[in-house]
Amino acid sequence: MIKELTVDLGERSYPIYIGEGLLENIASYFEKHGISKGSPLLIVTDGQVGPHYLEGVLERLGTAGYQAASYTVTAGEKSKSLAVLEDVIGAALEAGLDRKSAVVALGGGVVGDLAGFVAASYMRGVRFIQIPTTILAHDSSVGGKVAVNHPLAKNIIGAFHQPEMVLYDTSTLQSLPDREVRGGLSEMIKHGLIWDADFAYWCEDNAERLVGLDPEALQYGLYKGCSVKAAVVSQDERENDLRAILNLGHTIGHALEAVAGYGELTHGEAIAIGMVGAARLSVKLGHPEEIHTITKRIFEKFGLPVRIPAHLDTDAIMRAMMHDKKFGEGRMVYIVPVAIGKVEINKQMDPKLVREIVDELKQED
Ligand SMILES: NC(=O)c1ccc[n+]([C@@H]2O[C@H](COP(=O)([O-])OP(=O)(O)OC[C@H]3O[C@@H](n4cnc5c(N)ncnc54)[C@H](O)[C@@H]3O)[C@@H](O)[C@H]2O)c1
Ligand SMILES: O=C(O)C(=O)C[C@@H](O)[C@H](O)[C@H](O)COP(=O)(O)O
Ligand SMILES: [Zn+2]
Repeated sequence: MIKELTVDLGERSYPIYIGEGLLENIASYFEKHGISKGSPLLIVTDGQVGPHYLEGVLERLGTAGYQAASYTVTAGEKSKSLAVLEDVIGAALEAGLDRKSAVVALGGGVVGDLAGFVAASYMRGVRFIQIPTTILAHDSSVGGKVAVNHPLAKNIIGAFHQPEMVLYDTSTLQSLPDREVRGGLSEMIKHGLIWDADFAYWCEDNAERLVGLDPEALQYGLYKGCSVKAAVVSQDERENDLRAILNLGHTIGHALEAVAGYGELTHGEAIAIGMVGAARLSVKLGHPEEIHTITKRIFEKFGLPVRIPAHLDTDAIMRAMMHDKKFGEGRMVYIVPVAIGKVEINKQMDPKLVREIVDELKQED
């Protein structure tokens, strides 16, 4: 059965469809949402996803009368760069995309963020469709944050550009490597930790089913995760306030990704460490010890890292953290858990405390 949700953003509202095998009917979803057959489409994918799913997508769209070109980037975080952005825009020009065209992301968060920024910037903005193929992308495909990285800072060149729809065919997840399964579940757990304690404990109790890609558990977990994301984004599309809670674990996490070298730690791994760090910080600020013990226990149950690799330099991590987009007016803004399922936005965090946490996370036992 296909589950459906709406991201409620007035005239920019859009549906998220989640279910097994829905790509078999991709053309009917495109038709339902008025995607033009008169202008070319560009499907952006990567070198690992393409061999599994691109041909089927092109064939089904072609049979229905769509003119679909494709462009395949190298798999991995390094493709979220200005250089690759230029390559994809070149492919869009060569395929003849015009203002009525749509850019389609077929892949994980890397392809989604990159293709989304192409859609946001090509001819100052064209339509965008998300076809997520990773568990992590239940987060990245919803909410319209699109970006590429700079060597010094994650996601620093980007835009807000909402998709027209999210087509989540959960059968694509069966080909995911185990490391990507676990990393993707990190964002699912995050959605529980920030918003819904019962869901966080449900994730913990169902860790084996989720890691084992049990279809029923996956569909439920993705639906719940997307529901949290959609609820938050609907209330604060451009991160004026509430949306910042989706950044739990990302202050440390993004810094680790940049300092380790993009792709060394997956995004999901980096933010798992970051969420354990945020929980430690919470305890230092006087909140109950169990926030840390439970958070750490959950990530360990999923085989996710809970320590900063010892070779990463604390000064470099602290410098990278200062590029965090939440910070402003000289203040460090930090998402701090105050209970399982509840966080607060601390708008005046002491960087010295955060430095202590970074050092402790290198020795975490
Ligand atoms: N825009 C947002 O709101 C948002 C939210 C969360 C994360 N992100 C970004 O998302 C990125 C991480 O996304 P990701 O974890 O999906 O990484 P990814 O896109 O690199 O995918 C992970 C790996 O799995 C492979 N893969 C993808 N789907 C597959 C499939 N079905 N079968 C086999 N292999 C498959 C990819 O080729 C890649 O090697 C980061 O850049 C992160 O910053 C963005
Ligand atoms: O959608 C959001 O808002 C998030 O913060 C979701 C995060 O999981 C995601 O990694 C996002 O790309 C981070 O955004 P950034 O603004 O910190 O770059
Ligand atoms: Zn994230």
